[in-house]
Amino acid sequence: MKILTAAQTSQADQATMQAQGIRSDELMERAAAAFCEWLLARLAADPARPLHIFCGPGNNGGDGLAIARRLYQEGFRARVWLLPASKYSADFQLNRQRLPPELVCQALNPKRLPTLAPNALVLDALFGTGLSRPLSGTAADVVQHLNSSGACVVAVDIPSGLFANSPQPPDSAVTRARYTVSFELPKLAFLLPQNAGWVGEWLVLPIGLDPTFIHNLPVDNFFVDADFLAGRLPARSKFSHKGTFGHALLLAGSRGKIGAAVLASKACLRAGVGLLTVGVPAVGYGIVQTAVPEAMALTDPATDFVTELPDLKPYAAVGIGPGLGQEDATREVLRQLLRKATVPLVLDADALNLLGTNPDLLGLLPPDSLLTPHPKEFERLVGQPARDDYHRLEQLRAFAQQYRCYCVLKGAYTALATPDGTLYFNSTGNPGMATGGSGDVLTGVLLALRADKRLSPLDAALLGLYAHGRAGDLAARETGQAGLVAGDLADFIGRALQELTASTPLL
Ligand SMILES: NC(=O)C1=CN([C@@H]2O[C@H](COP(=O)(O)OP(=O)(O)OC[C@H]3O[C@@H](n4cnc5c(N)ncnc54)[C@H](OP(=O)(O)O)[C@@H]3O)[C@@H](O)[C@H]2O)[C@@H](O)CC1
Ligand SMILES: Nc1ncnc2c1ncn2[C@@H]1O[C@H](COP(=O)(O)OP(=O)(O)O)[C@@H](O)[C@H]1O
Ligand SMILES: [K+]
Repeated sequence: MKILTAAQTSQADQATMQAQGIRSDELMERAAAAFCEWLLARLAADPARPLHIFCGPGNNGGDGLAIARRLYQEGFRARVWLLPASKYSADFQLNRQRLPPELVCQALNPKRLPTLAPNALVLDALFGTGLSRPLSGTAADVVQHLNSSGACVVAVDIPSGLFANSPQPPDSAVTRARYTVSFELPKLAFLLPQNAGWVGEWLVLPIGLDPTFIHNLPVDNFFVDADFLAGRLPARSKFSHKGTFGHALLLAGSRGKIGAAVLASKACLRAGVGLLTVGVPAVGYGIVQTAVPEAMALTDPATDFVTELPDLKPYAAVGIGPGLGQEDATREVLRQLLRKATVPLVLDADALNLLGTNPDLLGLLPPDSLLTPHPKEFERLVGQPARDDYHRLEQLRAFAQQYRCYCVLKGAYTALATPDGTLYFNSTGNPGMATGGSGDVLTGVLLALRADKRLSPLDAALLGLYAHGRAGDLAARETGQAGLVAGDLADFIGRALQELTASTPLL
């Protein structure tokens, strides 16, 4: 799915009206209908629950009024509150007139804001994507009132006061929604940790925006779901052999961290690599050979950390970093690897920390390398803390463009930046994956997919990120989130990839 800016959303609305020959109030009606269908399923459980709808002066308020009318038709008597304003949008006014006269509809008085019972359901239709400045005055007071009421707030389209694609000034008033119900496509704001307290759980409902316009619209950001990946992972051909899927080399592990090498190796094999060789210090030889008998092991002459770069000739891709340590000799191995490699590289963990502390190494990064930092590792890489989550994304975009690489930023919605500066946000995964070793598993998966010559660097990265999160979701069904350990992820990678694999046509 594409992620549109607020301005692009309004263009998509206009294009849809033109292409489909509908008026703006008809499009609004679709949004209201979709919202009500979603809400009614929840209201049915408790029809007596007090229901309040807060409407602003624009089309977000218009949505609120259309929702109030539709809920009334379904037998629900909401109390409708209107924010006083100097002007109201045409569709607000139209839907105001369409309200049945029996429906209680009152102007908000900032001195006497309505009492909201803690069990009340509140629909926040104050401001949507037309927000042009932070909230102040009565609008801000109303939002603070909703936030302190303890009522369950459902935001229509976006929490009021939240910008769709740029940061909030500190201390600005924004509705704290339990749910945010948006239309057609997600907004960038929904994907950032700094907005989680406002957005709550979010979902998008289709309202039939013009697919041709959206298809042709250039965007900087994508949200990657299963549909987005459909057809990108080819099925294995009948006569494929292990050479088809590549021979990968993983350089990982140091004393006390051989487990990282084991986890990445298992994941790499489960992600379908043809052959895997693992380069570990001597202390890890027996462990790898025992824990991952499918992998071949190369022993470094040093006992505790990697000091030598193996001959790279046999390999289709090289991964380096999990549990590696940051010894001087290991740094030199990384330097040689960056100089000599002619095949795809996947760099993680200590390989990234070494890049961060030795910026001269960054200049050696071969184009199309894949880097997988978490936010702290990323900060070390760029050498500058981010002002906020939006700034961090701009740093990520700029980094990938500068070094012509694919750079991941791990998190709840892991982002992937490409050399052309596009961002792709992954949709799978859960907080159960916030456990040691999850990142090592990701490295193994990505290494396998980069070794598979059938896949482009972009598809390998997107498929790997999605499958890793999906494996976490499948595993958590069995173990619960708290009980999830990184090794479980490796066990479910095969199933996650199978779900993504294109079925071969019958004819
Ligand atoms: N066909 C469609 O387009 C569809 C749209 N849909 C719905 O429309 C929503 C977008 O509607 P919208 O563009 O009218 O903007 P909205 O957010 O309601 O507010 C704009 C008004 O607020 C005012 N205002 C802004 N900031 C302010 C502030 N800080 N403090 C005070 N006032 C402020 C602003 O005034 P101005 O900036 O001009 O001074 C203007 O009067 C979208 O989120 C979705 O819910 C759906 O129905 C699907 C079809
Ligand atoms: N709340 C979350 N939701 C989804 N995925 C998560 C969440 N927390 C962590 N993850 C995923 O788990 C992995 C953690 O990686 P990392 O921080 O490198 O762990 P480690 O260093 O322990 O291996 C990343 O892929 C990240 O996206
Ligand atoms: K809203």
